Order: sequence, then C-alpha cells, then structure tokens
Amino acid sequence: MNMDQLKRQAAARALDEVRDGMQLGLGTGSTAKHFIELLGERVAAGLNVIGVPTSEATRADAERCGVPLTTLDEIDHLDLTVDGADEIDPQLNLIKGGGGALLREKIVAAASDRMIVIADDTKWVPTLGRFPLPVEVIPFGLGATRRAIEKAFAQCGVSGQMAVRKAKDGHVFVTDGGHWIVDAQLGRIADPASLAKALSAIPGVVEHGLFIGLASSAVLAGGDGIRVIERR
Ligand SMILES: O=C[C@H](O)[C@H](O)[C@H](O)COP(=O)(O)O
Repeated sequence: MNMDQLKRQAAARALDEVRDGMQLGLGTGSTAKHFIELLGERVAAGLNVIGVPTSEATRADAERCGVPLTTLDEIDHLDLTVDGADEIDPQLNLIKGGGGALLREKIVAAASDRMIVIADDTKWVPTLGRFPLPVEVIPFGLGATRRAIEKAFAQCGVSGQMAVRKAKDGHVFVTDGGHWIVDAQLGRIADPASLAKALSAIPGVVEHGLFIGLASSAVLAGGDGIRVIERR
C-alpha cells in the first residue's frame, strides 16, 4: 500500500467518528483532503454536517466536494476537528504547519470539543523536532522577532538554522492571514510545552506549529494496519 492509500485509510477511520448533525473543523493538507473527499461522499448520500475550513485550499476542496461550510462567527462551537500533522509524539503533541495553515488550524482545533489527527505512521516520532518547526511571523520587524525567537530557543535548550519559507515560485510564502513563516531546524525538542509558551510570548510571532494538548486522538495508518492512540 502506498503512502496516499495509507492517508486515505486513516481518513476513512476518522470518518467513523462523524455523526449526523455535527459541526466539523476541516483540516488542511494531503491527508485532510482525503477526509474531505470521503466526507463529501457521505454528504451526497444524505449526511447532514457543516464544516469550518482551516485554509482557503480546504475551503476550495470542501466546496468542490459539496461539504456545506460555515464560520466560527456563525456557530458557537465545533464538535470535532479532523486534521493531519507533520509530527506526532506519544503525548499527542504535534508539529503542524508544513502547508502553512497552522494559524487557522490552531484556532479551529481550540474551538473544537475533540481533535482527531490522521496520518500515515511515518509521522509518529518519539520526540518532536526532526520536522522543521514553522513559526508564523509578522513581516514588520522580522530581524527583532528572529532574535527574540533565537533567545527563546536558547532558553528552552534548542538551537538550529532558521529560514523564511519560500513558495515554489521562489517568492516569500505568504499565509492565508498575510503573514510569513520562519522554519526552524531544531532536531530535537525536549520540552515542547515550554517552547510553545516562550514562542507565544514574542510580540512578532503570530502563532507557531507546536500543538500542545489539542489532539484527543491520533489515527495512524501503516503497513500493519491502523492504530488509534487516545490522549491520556
Ligand atoms: O499547514 C498544514 C498542516 O498543518 C498539515 O495538516 C500538515 O502539514 C500535514 O500535511 P500532510 O497531511 O499533507 O502531510
């Protein structure tokens, strides 16, 4: 089974948790896209749900698949968010933002009663940090923000190269919110909760890709089948 088939399997397993009438957070990325496509098939067959997309790309996918959409201004909570991740550790802390959608993803996950993370099992790691940590920043004053980020890294015992993310066309990547992303190659993040707190305290940092205590469960698809891990 190839990687894409594994992602679709994980998405299909998460779909089992969707009930009629649910208000759903719709994640971003190649794995979340499978979930949206499968959800669209269920909606076409009569399932009544409404979703909040976590990116403009997901909005377009959901519209294409016929999934009705709303906003967090029109509804007061979400029952369930289903989203992918770039890394998942045994405490179900995550690195997200490889696709640049971390800010809306975190707002949606935080507004949701439950968050199910769907992934192929290559995303499962003993310690976060191999995947570059995305930090979403305001372009104004970037030099000062980078120095503050370096200081936060040092305080939390991590270090590594930082680079402003570029799009495929070579221009700076701009998020749906109009911000930039700095990717930090940290290697190993021993205390993700402390690092998350330190980064959140920096004025030029809009959000970062550490999702601490947000995921309720993870569905991991691998060659040996599907594993569901619940947060303790
Ligand atoms: O910004 C993007 C998101 O955090 C994605 O959910 C994450 O990058 C995983 O994407 P994929 O399912 O394509 O590996």
